[in-house]
Amino acid sequence: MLQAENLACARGERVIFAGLSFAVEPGAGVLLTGANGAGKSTLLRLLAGLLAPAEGRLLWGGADAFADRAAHAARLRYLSHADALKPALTARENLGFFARLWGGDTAAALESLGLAPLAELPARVLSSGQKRRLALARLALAPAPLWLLDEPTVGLDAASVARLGGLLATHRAAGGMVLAATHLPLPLPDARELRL
Ligand SMILES: Nc1ncnc2c1ncn2[C@@H]1O[C@H](COP(=O)(O)OP(=O)(O)OP(=O)(O)O)[C@@H](O)[C@H]1O
Repeated sequence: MLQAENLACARGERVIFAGLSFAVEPGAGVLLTGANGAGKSTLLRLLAGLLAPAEGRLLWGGADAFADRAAHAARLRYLSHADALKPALTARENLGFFARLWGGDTAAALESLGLAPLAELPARVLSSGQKRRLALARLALAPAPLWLLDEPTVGLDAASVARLGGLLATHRAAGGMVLAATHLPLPLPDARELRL
């Protein structure tokens, strides 16, 4: 169980949000919504341990999630707006880098997002939607309980959204949690909305 207690976050001199408390149970989906600038990406970065809260606590299984930063990093997958691809490496090599970090089957992960035919192309020649699919294919490598996804479906065609929906469903069925910031429809049935 992930629990946020009274979280506040400031960027520069400005408080972006404060007094934010919520809990996410195993298998749950949470949609982070709100206007541009409301703090959705900021909250995901905070949950990923990339920004420190100005106030409040994040608990994992009842204990301070940040007490052991390496353990927290190991339990999550964070996909930001940026696809974080090396342009000169092929799709297979880009994904292989993460497979060496986390484990998992690169070929199966490529296949899960329909990328097998593009596996040997350098990432720089992929279209924006194909790059997004390659970033998302990381989710299909080794399991991690907490998925933090920032606008995961931007640029995706309908078939790729459906493939992502399959990954999300499998992850949640195994007890995984999903928090996703989005302005677009996302195949996350029975998700709770957290409006910032
Ligand atoms: N590095 C930074 N320094 C100062 N302010 C920042 C910084 N990064 C973001 N902000 C501000 O924090 C606020 C929240 O930004 P954030 O990206 O979290 O919004 P968002 O809800 O994800 O927006 P969008 O829907 O446009 O993606 C914005 O007002 C933004 O200008």
